[in-house]
Amino acid sequence: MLLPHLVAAINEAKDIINDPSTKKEDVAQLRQACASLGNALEDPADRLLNQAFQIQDLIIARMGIQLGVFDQSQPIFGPCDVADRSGCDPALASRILRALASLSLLDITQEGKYKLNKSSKSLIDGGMVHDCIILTVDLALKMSANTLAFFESNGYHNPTNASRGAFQHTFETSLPFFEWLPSQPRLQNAFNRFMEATAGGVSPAQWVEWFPVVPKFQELYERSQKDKKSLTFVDVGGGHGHEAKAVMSRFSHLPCRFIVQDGPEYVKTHDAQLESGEQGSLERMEYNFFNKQPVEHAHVYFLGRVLHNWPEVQSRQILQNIRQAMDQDSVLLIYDWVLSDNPTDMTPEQTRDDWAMMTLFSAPERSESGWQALLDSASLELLNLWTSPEANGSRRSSLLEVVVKT
Ligand SMILES: C[S@@+](CC[C@H](N)C(=O)[O-])C[C@H]1O[C@@H](n2cnc3c(N)ncnc32)[C@H](O)[C@@H]1O
Repeated sequence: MLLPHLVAAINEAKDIINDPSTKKEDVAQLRQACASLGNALEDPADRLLNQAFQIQDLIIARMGIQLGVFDQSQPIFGPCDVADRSGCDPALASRILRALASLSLLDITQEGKYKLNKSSKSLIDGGMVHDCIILTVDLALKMSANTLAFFESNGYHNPTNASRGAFQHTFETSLPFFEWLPSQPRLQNAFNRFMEATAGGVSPAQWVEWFPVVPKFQELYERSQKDKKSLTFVDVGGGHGHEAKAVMSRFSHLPCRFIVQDGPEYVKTHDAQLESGEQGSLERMEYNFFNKQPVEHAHVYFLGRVLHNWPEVQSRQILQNIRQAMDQDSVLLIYDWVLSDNPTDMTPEQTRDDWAMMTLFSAPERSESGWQALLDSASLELLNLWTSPEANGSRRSSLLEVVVKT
């Protein structure tokens, strides 16, 4: 294809993606093609240079959030309105609004005032981008800036101690991240909502689309009937239970007991709340997964995006506690990332995930052989590895189907 035609086709693509009849999968494919074209057009060193200059964008957005710019009830507003509401100097408010508009996060009216646009709506309190900006600026950027100093202080050792990593060095604590988080309500809120919004990449329990949940659960259900036990699904470290709820709705034709286990702050927010589906019920249970698993012989134990938050020692302990509660018929489903063992397959997104796990948790993203070794050390066996047919960026989520090693 001649270059002018290619340029015309790319320009036309803008109209196609705004057309409501365009399929989500086609847009995802287009996004991937554009990303790879972008990579071919831009030298990686130039990209790094651009990123270095763009770091301010995040801080500007964070300032906008802090001053409540995106939560305006006034349709049209100016620096004095922001200053009145937030106590910010009007001259500073003026610079922030101008900066947000230059990033297209606000629109400017003909009178030189400001108004929210489609993008600014994602930055409203409770929006996914809003939470991501808070987590990035208040947590990740602080930690990233301190990572070098941490490695200088630890003699450049690969971090494997959940209580002594870049995170602890930055926030001057000896607590692992999840024990520290409840003391930071703003971050805890943003984290919970972000986890909920990003479960499965696009929607909670996206794995039920490509894991044969109905026949598998049917088989387990029939077994439970023979044993005269009710079918039980335990979501260990399940947060607000979005994964369990999504499975519950998919599985509403069979009676099943869904138990969501997590720390007290999760159980408290749902205290005395029993969510009932057509057939199933969802129970909240306060449980620390480093202790003995209280629900024994459940049919399904589920660990969604938990183990990549922990180094080997703690991951093994979590698995062993589940292993001890499992019987020969129990299945453990682990929903997590699985990297390739071949370094040439590693994508920038996977690298960023791995780096984030290292700095925040002193933990790794694991390759298939890494998972095999971890499961083996907890006397568990990988029965099947299911992988999402749809890529989320340049990575695919996986579901490890695990049984007790015989
Ligand atoms: C990354 S989030 C994943 C949440 C959910 N499974 C998902 O996929 O969205 C990790 C979860 O583990 C929980 N967690 C951390 N330490 C825990 C512990 N010691 N016992 C139980 N849950 C814990 C956290 O509170 C959080 O909800």
